[in-house]
Amino acid sequence: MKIVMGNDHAGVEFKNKLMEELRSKGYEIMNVGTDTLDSVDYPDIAKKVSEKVLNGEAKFGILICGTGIGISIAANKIKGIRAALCHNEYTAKLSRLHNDANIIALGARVLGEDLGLACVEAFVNTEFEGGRHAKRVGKIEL
Ligand SMILES: O=C(CO)[C@H](O)[C@H](O)[C@H](O)COP(=O)(O)O
Repeated sequence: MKIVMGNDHAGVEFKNKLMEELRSKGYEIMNVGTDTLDSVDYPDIAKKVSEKVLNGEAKFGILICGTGIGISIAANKIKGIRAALCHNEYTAKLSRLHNDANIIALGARVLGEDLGLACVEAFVNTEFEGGRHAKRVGKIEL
């Protein structure tokens, strides 16, 4: 499965750990985030990841900033993106089941790396349930 990851300066270490774990599990990871601690602006990263999800280069996106808040707000301004800010496996799973989220956003200053990985695995391994949720997701479209 192809996944695109992006992060600002607050998420470099968190991204690296997650990327290493995901690659070791066989996921194909594209990294479009920053790799240094020099300050960058999360909306630019949200845009890069969103473009790769929307053009089909990746099935899902992972966005990481300090809290996950700014980067998820930015991504959700882009048509076709449903970015879910998740803090545990339950919200990660439900964001796929009910909301058909195509990007998971995580806070590197909020979550431990193990919990971050558990969230990502719950996210990418859950299918959208459709049914009543499809009508609701349709009403979200920008
Ligand atoms: O946008 C955010 C908060 O909603 C992210 O957590 C950013 O990573 C954070 O604002 C960056 O803060 P910094 O003081 O510039 O490192």
